[in-house]
Amino acid sequence: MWGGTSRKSPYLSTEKIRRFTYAELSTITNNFKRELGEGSFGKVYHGYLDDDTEVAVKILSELSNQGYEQFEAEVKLLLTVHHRNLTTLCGYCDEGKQIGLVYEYMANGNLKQYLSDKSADVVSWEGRLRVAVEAAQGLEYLHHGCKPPRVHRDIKSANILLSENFQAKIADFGLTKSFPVEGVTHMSTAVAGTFGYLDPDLWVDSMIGQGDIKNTVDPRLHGDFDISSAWKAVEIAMLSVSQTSTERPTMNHVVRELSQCLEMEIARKGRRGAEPRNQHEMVSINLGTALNPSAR
Ligand SMILES: Nc1ncnc2c1ncn2[C@@H]1O[C@H](COP(=O)(O)OP(=O)(O)OP(=O)(O)O)[C@@H](O)[C@H]1O
Repeated sequence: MWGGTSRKSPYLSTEKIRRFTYAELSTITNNFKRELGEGSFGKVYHGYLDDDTEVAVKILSELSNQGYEQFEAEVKLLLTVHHRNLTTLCGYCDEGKQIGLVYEYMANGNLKQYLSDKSADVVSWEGRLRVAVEAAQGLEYLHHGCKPPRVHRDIKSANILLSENFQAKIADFGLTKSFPVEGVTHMSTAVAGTFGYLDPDLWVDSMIGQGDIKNTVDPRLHGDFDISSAWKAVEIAMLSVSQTSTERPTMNHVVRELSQCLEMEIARKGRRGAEPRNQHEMVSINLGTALNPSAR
């Protein structure tokens, strides 16, 4: 139960976030009919609130080892930080052993699923850069726009959710920690994250060492991307995974660089002339906000 033994949740005072009974969660999800997926905390179900808002309902499994602590950390964080590129919490359930979280529904699931789904449309280079810029903006807000600053500690493609119009939002804040205002480079924190998760920089390093950008980028794009934009994106990605924290760029810098990659790709398409645009390319992004993290 949230925050210890008291029945009165500390989150009840928050007006924006609704408290649901387990029976209400059952109604919202039509008796837990449609499963969206399952994570280490338990299952996630599709549902509708009274006003027809589409939601995803995460139910904490009694078998979950991580349990209440991370659920609680997630609720605490989402009560205090708000940004268009962070997942939105609509409510929670705290009824004895029945613990649940209600989120805004993200129709295109997580980025990992989407990119590996052979039946999904191939996301263009521009679409991928938009997702990268938006995810980076979410992190930029956590690092530079919040007081105290926060580090997520479990960033991976499975924790980036995509809305119906492919807006990217960072999810899973159970491991998020505050760090001193001096900056992320001075922070020391216990190792966290997903066990067994390996960034793809192992093989990328050898490809770019050979000057081979075309074979580094997803072959499904058939070379349809601006080469300089791809080089720049790979360079910033490789810098971001430097072993030494002082060599890693700040998120302000990452957002700036990725926004430039996006501009380069848009300019290439402009030069190429008007061609049919797919839905991923139609998603609008406000580049003006990229340098100026702000709450939604
Ligand atoms: N708001 C949401 N809208 C739509 N689908 C969601 C939403 N939140 C989670 N999901 C889906 O539910 C599944 C489980 O999500 P969950 O966050 O519990 O676990 P995970 O992040 O995949 O794994 P872990 O918790 O182990 O890191 C994922 O496939 C995810 O795409």
